[in-house]
Formats: sequence, structure tokens, C-alpha cells
Amino acid sequence: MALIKLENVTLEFPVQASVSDRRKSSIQDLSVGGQLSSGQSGHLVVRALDHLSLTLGPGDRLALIGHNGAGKTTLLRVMAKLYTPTHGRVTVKGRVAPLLNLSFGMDADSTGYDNIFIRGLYLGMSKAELKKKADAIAEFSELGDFLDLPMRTYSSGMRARLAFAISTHVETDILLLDEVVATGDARFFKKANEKLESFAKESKLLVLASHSNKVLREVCNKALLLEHGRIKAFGPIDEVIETYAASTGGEAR
Ligand SMILES: Nc1ncnc2c1ncn2[C@@H]1O[C@H](COP(=O)(O)OP(=O)(O)OP(=O)(O)O)[C@@H](O)[C@H]1O
Repeated sequence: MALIKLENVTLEFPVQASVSDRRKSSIQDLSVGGQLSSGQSGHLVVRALDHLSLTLGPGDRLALIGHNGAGKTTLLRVMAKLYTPTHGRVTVKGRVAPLLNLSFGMDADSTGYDNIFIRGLYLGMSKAELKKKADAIAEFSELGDFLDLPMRTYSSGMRARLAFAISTHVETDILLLDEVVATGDARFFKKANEKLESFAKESKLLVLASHSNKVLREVCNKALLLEHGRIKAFGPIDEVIETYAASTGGEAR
């Protein structure tokens, strides 16, 4: 069972800052970010998601597209239940593996190998399941002897390899990914994509935010275009990429 249902979801971040009225009106015209306004108490708020309604089911592989600050990461975090919406309802059914922040569920001072267990448990795997899969995860990461060193000694690409290997070996129904796939080197990137494709073939639900149309086209079948936290377009991936390209005056590569 894999289901994500958003009903009229709005999420606002209160911001501890003051902006003059003149600056505020110029900020409203910016091409980045969510909607900036004064909240009920007079404090500044950033509305990162604005009345979003959406239903995703098995086999849906959704690309999140949009300008910097459009709300993609915030939406993924709402789906992962890391953020509670200010208004609206979020229903998620199925096991969720979020691959959003590479340090979530990881301990920098523990070895890579220990982190397989730490993050695996965080993602809801049992110890028995982890013991069975630890070797396969280690092999997939290709980190070899580095797995015996503390994770703080890893490069960001090495951390990405380990986090990706663990998250995609979890028996999960829903995989949430934020750009991280692109962190590895070219060879790992190819391997990661193949893993994502086989994951997708199992008819599970996947949501991926990325600025790379190439990655999104390879992995996703649908897309959601966000603009200042609102849904601008939702539909087949190629159509939505075209819409985005037309709105930015760029090309749909
Ligand atoms: N913790 C926070 N506190 C205040 N504002 C935030 C916070 N996190 C995000 N925002 C704001 O919410 C809006 C949406 O941000 P989000 O990170 O979801 O965008 P994004 O589409 O993922 O952007 P990018 O493509 O640049 O990664 C932005 O205006 C951002 O400034």
C-alpha cells in the first residue's frame, strides 16, 4: 500500500526579521522564494506551500519542479511528516524512506558500517532485517575499508553513497528524494539511477525534487510544477517540463 494525499495544505514559516514596507513590496516581485507577508500577529511569515491538494498512488513517480524557493524541499518534508502543515491535511499510507538530508539518522562519529544499522533502524528496519542486508548495502556503497572509519571523515559524495545505499535497501513503499542522487560521481550516479528504476518498476511511490531535467525524465513519469508554493502544473513529465521551460524562457533539456 502506497498513498500520499494532500488536502488543501498550506505551510507558513514565521520569520524573526523585520522588512520595511517598501522592501516588502519589492520582495513580492522576486522570482525566487515563497510568498512573504505579515502574519496575523504582525510578524513576517513565508508561505512556502499554498493550498496544495494532490493524491499519489502506487506506480506514481513524481518529479518536483520549480524555481529556487518554490517549495519543493518543504513539500518533501511535509510528505515525510517532518513538518506539520499550518492548515490542511496530509495522509500517508505505507512505509516511507526519506532521503532528504543526508545526516538524518546518521551519526558522524560512528563508522560507516555502524551507520548502516543506525540509519536502517531510523528508517524502520528491524535488527534482523539489517543483519541480512548489511553486506549488500556495504557492497552497493562501494566504500570498502572506509566503512570502518568514522563518517565525519567522508566526503559529501561518500556520505551520499552510503545514505542512498541504505535508503534503497529498505523494504519501503514510498521513497522521498531531494537532489541527493546527483551528489555521487558519474559512475555511482548511473548505478543509483538503475536502482531507482528497479525500485520504480516494483510499482512503488517515489517523489524526487531536482533541477536536472535529465534525471527527472529518467526516473519520473509525472511532474508537479511549483511556483511560490502554488501548483502551477501537474501531469505527464514531458508536458510539465515544457510548461516550466516556456515560463522561464529556457529550453526543456
Ligand atoms: N526553516 C525555514 N525558515 C524560514 N523559511 C524557510 C525555511 N525553510 C524554507 N523556507 C522558505 O520557504 C520557501 C520554500 O523553500 P524550499 O526549501 O522548500 O524551496 P525549494 O523549492 O526546495 O528551493 P531550492 O530549489 O532552492 O532548493 C523559501 O522562500 C524559503 O525561504
